[in-house]
Amino acid sequence: MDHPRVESNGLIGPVNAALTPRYAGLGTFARLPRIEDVSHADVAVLGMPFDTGVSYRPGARFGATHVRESSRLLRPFNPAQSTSPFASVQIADAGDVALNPFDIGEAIATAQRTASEFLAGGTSLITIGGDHTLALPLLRAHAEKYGPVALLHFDAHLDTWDTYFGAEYTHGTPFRRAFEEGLIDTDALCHVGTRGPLYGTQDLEDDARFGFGIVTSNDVMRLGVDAVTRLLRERVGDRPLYVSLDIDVLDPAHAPGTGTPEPGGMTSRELYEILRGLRGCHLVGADVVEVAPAYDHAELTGLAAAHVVYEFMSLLALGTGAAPGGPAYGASGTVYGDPGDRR
Ligand SMILES: N=C(N)NCCCC(=O)O
Ligand SMILES: [Zn+2]
Ligand SMILES: [Zn+2]
Repeated sequence: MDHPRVESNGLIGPVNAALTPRYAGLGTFARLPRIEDVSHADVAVLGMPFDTGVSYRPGARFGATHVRESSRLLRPFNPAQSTSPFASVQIADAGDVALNPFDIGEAIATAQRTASEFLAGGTSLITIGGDHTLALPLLRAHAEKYGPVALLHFDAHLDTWDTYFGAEYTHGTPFRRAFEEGLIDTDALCHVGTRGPLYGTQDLEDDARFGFGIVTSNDVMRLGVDAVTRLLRERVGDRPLYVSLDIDVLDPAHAPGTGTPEPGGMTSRELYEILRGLRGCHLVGADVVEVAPAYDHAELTGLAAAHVVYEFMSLLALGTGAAPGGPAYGASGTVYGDPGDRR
């Protein structure tokens, strides 16, 4: 069956929703072309089904497929950023990486090698996990290309713990390993959305020693998203920036489908506005991890994650300078008013 696509400037866009119903056809992310169908992708969405590193509920191995299925309703124009990401740069779905579920070391090596190949070919990555173990090989690949990167880590958890059952490579430990390996710029690190009980005060002492700042979910509530965005922008400056986003950063009311849920999190509205406020930062790559569809309801978590990916796409498209201007939703009350000093 023929599925007509939205095309512009020689770029191949998503299947045209006015001609082929959104619920029909094979489910690439946002119904974008497969990477095999384009000569070059500036940005690729890459699935990494893998959850051998989890410490509690399993199931994130099904996350990438779920987020793709939840992305069918996305539309081409993002009015919050006044950009049409699919018409600005070539974005494609690169499918899933085959990661060995029985050998974490091999899976990490495969994830790193695959990511490095895309980056070497000039394709930026937005990765859909999979559990948070994957942040380590992804940071290795980005540091190989850009040097130690600034890191904004959206998560309920610190993920700078040392070991579980003596295991070094788990979803609770990627950022300690990244620090030890010199993959991250210790002047430009911040957790965002942190909350919930810890094992002890040593967790915070270690984390501070690695150079992380912490913006808790309560800070987001008290300071507000614009102030938080300003803090984050100051912290990362114009350094190459990697964003790692664990969907459990959202309150379980907004994203129940995850393996280690923590009550008291931020809303999806707050999260998207903070991400949009990173416009102008030098984003080089991003991941969305820990979507575990077995615990989801009504696609809440899949939808929340699909929109995170869409905001990452918008940021990467804007980062190229290729994005056309135009009207945008205003920051403070008016519909097409002054976008405010954030933009
Ligand atoms: N969801 C991630 N990435 N990590 C959670 C680890 C929490 C724990 O087992 O104590
Ligand atoms: Zn987490
Ligand atoms: Zn995490």
